[in-house]
Amino acid sequence: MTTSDMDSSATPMDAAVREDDVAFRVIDFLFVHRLSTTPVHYAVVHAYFDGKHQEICAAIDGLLAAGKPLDAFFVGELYEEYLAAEAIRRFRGVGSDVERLLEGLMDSLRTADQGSSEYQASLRENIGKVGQSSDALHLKQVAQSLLESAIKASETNDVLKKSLETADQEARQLRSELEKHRRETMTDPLTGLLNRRGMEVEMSRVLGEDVEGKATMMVLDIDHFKRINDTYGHAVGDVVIRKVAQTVKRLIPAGAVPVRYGGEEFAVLLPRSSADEARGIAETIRDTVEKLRLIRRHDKMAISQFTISIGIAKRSLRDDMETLFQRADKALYEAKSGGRNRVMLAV
Ligand SMILES: Nc1nc2c(ncn2[C@@H]2O[C@H](COP(=O)(O)OP(=O)(O)OP(=O)(O)O)[C@@H](O)[C@H]2O)c(=O)[nH]1
Repeated sequence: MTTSDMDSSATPMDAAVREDDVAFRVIDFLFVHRLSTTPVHYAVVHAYFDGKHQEICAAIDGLLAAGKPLDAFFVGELYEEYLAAEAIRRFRGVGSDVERLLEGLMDSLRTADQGSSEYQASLRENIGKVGQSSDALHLKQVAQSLLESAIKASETNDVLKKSLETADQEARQLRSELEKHRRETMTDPLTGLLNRRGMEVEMSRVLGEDVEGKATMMVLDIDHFKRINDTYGHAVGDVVIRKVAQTVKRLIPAGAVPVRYGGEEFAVLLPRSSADEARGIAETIRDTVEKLRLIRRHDKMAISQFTISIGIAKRSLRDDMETLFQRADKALYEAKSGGRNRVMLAV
């Protein structure tokens, strides 16, 4: 893959033709590598062909040169690592919006403070004059001056009140935007579960609160998933991943943390489940997945039954997220080597 540089004398028409050409190559590439045409896959492969992201080109070239398959998860990781930077730039934009908001607010406060000092000075001066005078005309002028100062102070207050209301509205909007970005960077777009980054954040948080060591980790993997992809195509593979994710989400207790941390690999942290309860939940998930029946929409072809294997580890207080995960993953490996479609508990 070489970077095709833009010709500075190219016309808009040339650019459009070139863009079409890249689009065709992207679609072709996705097809050859059996990747579904999701926005994330498209964005990464587009970046590969337009050559503007050297790191993406190098990573994909390196993988292909090593003869390894380019799978959806690898592409997703590239997206996270290089293109999600766009989201970070948006974050920075939100940061400067906050600065602008605060600056505006400080200006309004300074103006209000100045107005209030002027009002106090005028009050003091005029009250002094009232004490010194018994002339009705003079007293009327003093009253007039006091009234004007009061009106001015009240107008300044109105401006400040409006600024505060606007700032409050903008702050709410910024907060919800920040929350949206935060959720996006921690969510797997295919299943809506947490991604690997979300796993780090959420599982560490839950384990931090688990001072008595009551948590249990479950690691799940779809059996012979490559066969599903090879037989029915990646789009069906994606549907299978989504169905498993939905089943897991539906059958775990409230407070559990489900994650898609790899292509067809999931983990669930159960904060308060004993090993026996976790085994019961795992068996229900395994059994439900085994009974799922999917029909391919366009040709009504029945997708053959698929299964999952599950490894479980009960947390000991020595375990951090990594060691707990490793023990559950080892139990998963035993479930796989023991014949798949089963649940194994780590000793
Ligand atoms: N459709 C689809 N496939 C994916 C995705 N991510 C990874 N894969 C594929 O998942 C497959 C994983 O296969 P393997 O790791 O060999 O495991 P397996 O076939 O499930 O076999 P066992 O785990 O040993 O039962 C590979 O073919 C990947 O290309 C994805 O997001 N969508």
